[in-house]
Amino acid sequence: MDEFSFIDSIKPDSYRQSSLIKGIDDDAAVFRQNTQDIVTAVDTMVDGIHFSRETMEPYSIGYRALAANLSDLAAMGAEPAFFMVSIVIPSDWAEQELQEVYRGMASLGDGYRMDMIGGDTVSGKEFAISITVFGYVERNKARYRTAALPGDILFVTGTLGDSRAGLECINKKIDNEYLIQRHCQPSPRITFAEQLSSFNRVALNDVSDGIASEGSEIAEASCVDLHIAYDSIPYHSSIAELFPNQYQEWILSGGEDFELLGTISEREWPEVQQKAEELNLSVTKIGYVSEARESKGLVYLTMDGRTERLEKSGYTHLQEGRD
Ligand SMILES: Nc1ncnc2c1ncn2[C@@H]1O[C@H](COP(=O)(O)OP(=O)(O)O)[C@@H](O)[C@H]1O
Ligand SMILES: Cc1ncc(C[n+]2csc(CCOP(=O)(O)OP(=O)(O)O)c2C)c(N)n1
Ligand SMILES: [Mg+2]
Ligand SMILES: [Mg+2]
Ligand SMILES: [Mg+2]
Repeated sequence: MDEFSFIDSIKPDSYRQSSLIKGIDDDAAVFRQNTQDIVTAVDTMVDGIHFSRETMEPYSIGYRALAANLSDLAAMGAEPAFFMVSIVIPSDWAEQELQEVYRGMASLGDGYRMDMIGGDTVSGKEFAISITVFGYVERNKARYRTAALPGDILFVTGTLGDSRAGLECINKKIDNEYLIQRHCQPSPRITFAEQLSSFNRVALNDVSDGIASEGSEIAEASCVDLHIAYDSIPYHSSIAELFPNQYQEWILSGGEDFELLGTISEREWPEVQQKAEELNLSVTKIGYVSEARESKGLVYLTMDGRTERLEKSGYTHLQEGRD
């Protein structure tokens, strides 16, 4: 059993609430409230899995935990509003450190005028933080993984592989402020996703496991094939300089960049580029969408003139050989 088959096994066959629009199966769930839709998601970070207390400041642990959740709201095109925080606290954590975790969350949440409206506190063996976020999206404007159509452009924001490289810098004590910052305090692409609200149809997914994985999620959910040109994938020059033997894999499956992977019609693509430019954010066409050749949507990668299937390869919890 891995994480994905576990989620499949506990997925309800049907939902009872008529206000529910999207349950399990996307970056966040959506339900309808009068004219607006409400979007909610939860993500958890555990010491030793998502960060190490030895190498990450409590401030960044809080900042990053909220950023990962806001990234799911961004992937739905939602405007952040509220969050709730559940923490498991081991006995060797000082109150001052916990205050720092909350200061990190506030520093990101304040920028979006978010309110913290509750949570839960328990003691336990490993530090863990679980955040539930709530946001609003205009009716029928939530951005689902199911929305990709043949002929679309496949794009990604920012650069990929930075977070994994940043983690390596931390572990190997390599002093690269940019990469370490990208790992410790990632920027969820909320404003960019909101700027796309004028478009009727956009598919979005945020990059937590790596585009090999999130690409497959879009391909499967939309029943389309995605074609990625390796050479067009954007990355920061320092990752190639520092990690020449690893960066190529990290671009595809390093994960935790919290960038957005999306598709949009070719006609609207120039407008997407313009909106990104206005925000000083880079957005790059990395491929295109076609009809699925097989019964299930797949991702293909072209590299050095050869095209091969790109398998899901990011971080999967509950895998054999991994705790
Ligand atoms: N333990 C669980 N119980 C119920 N639903 C879950 C559980 N774990 C994940 N899900 C749901 O499965 C879907 C995929 O989750 P996940 O891969 O964590 O998404 P993301 O990468 O966007 O955070 C989401 O709809 C999520 O809410
Ligand atoms: C100490 C440490 N080891 C390994 C990693 C790498 N890592 C841990 S979880 C993860 C994937 C993202 O986390 P997940 O819980 O799958 O987030 P979700 O897909 O639910 O958004 C990655 C790349 C890390 N960030 N820190
Ligand atoms: Mg997500
Ligand atoms: Mg998740
Ligand atoms: Mg994951």
